[in-house]
Amino acid sequence: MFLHGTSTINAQGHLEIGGCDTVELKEQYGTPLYIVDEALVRQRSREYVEAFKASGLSFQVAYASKAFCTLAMCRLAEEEGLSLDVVSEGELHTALEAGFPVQRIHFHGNNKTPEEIQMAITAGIGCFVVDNFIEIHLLNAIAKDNGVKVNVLLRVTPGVEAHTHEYISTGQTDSKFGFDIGNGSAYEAVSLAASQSNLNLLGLHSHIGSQIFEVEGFQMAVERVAAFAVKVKQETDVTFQVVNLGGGFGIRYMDGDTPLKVSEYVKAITDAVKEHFAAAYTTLPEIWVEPGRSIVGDAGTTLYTVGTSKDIPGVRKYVAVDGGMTDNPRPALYESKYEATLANRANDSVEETVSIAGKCCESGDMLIWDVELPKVNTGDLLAVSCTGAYNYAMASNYNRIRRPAVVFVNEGQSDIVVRRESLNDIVANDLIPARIQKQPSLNA
Ligand SMILES: Cc1ncc(COP(=O)(O)O)c(C=O)c1O
Ligand SMILES: N[C@@H](CCCC[NH3+])C(=O)O
Repeated sequence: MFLHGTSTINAQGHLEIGGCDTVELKEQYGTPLYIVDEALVRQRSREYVEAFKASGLSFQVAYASKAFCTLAMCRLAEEEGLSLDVVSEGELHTALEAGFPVQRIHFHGNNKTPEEIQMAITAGIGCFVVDNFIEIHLLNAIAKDNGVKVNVLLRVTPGVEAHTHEYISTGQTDSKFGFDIGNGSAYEAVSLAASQSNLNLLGLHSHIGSQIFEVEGFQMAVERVAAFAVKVKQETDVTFQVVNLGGGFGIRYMDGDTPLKVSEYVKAITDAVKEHFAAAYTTLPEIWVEPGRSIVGDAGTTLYTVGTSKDIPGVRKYVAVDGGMTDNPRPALYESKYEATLANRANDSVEETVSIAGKCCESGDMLIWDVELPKVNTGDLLAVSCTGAYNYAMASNYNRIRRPAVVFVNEGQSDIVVRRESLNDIVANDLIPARIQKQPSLNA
């Protein structure tokens, strides 16, 4: 198993993360357990900030909180000097509760409700990333009612197809997001937004997809956004102070994944900005990015306890753990692949190939097909790596399974940042209408 960040194997042959023995973490917190390597999250955040500083351009690195949004994570992002991208009242509320500086929060989404817009305006949000024509009118009207002018970026689709799973690819023309540059709707959106009394059109936004390993897609997006910005400037005199190039920077989940260094993605983007804006923009726009997965993805590990197994001779052996698609729906949704190791016997040699099943009543509830492990026994601890992004964030209560706890580990210390849901939490919002209150059974 590839050891990410501070992960090591200690003298007892146990997987250790952030100086904490995972066997002890299981004893203390139970399983399933999301473990976050705090030092690695900080390291990734700093890689972005340092790379942008080296470019000499003005910048904001907005952590895409959709990847993993909790109070502690928002605080950590603030400490590292990041901005924050939120896409719902829930993410905004989390950020505000964490005391995140509201001027550095950017509000995304293709269907922001009037209530969400009002909430963000009341809070004094830094910027809205506007997605469609209805939103331009709605936002302007609500801003006017509030007697304020709000900063906006317009989300444009540059017509770049990122080489990634189609469900997480967003920069192409046929997308639910944004104004298309190619068919003229982005141009129309700029004219409309620039003429609104209560919108301050700061710039453009483009996000081409997620888990991208090459720089070409980003370079092409910059080129197209720049060509569009230059045309707009020449024809309408509207200039853009900010260009946001979204997130999507890939990480290593498996052998064979070939992400670039953060600095390489950032250099490619900032060089492309310098190249393509220079002719028409004497002052280059400020560059914003929105990494999510690449800040938290490889810092996360999920720890499970092995329960039952089923060996089908000549077919395969299923090994079931005490979690599954409820804490990690990505294999079921995107056929995502993960690596795993036995955390309590991390030095033992490989003896069998097994498939890791979850405990949901669903055949598709598989975490890993065909992983090589030492002989797996009931009670072993299985650690699945790279689960920091879009795992806790996308977890569900299917089968009324409780969401696991999240623990931050760093330099031998572990701290719960999200407690495990209780059985009471499971029924906390349930109500029984009076007409079906307990009565003698109809069949009695
Ligand atoms: C608009 C926007 N920004 C940022 C992100 C974060 O992407 P990633 O986690 O791949 O960096 C996404 C998700 O793909 C997104 O839709
Ligand atoms: N949730 C997706 C990424 C989509 C990000 C949002 N645009 C994943 O797990 O890979």
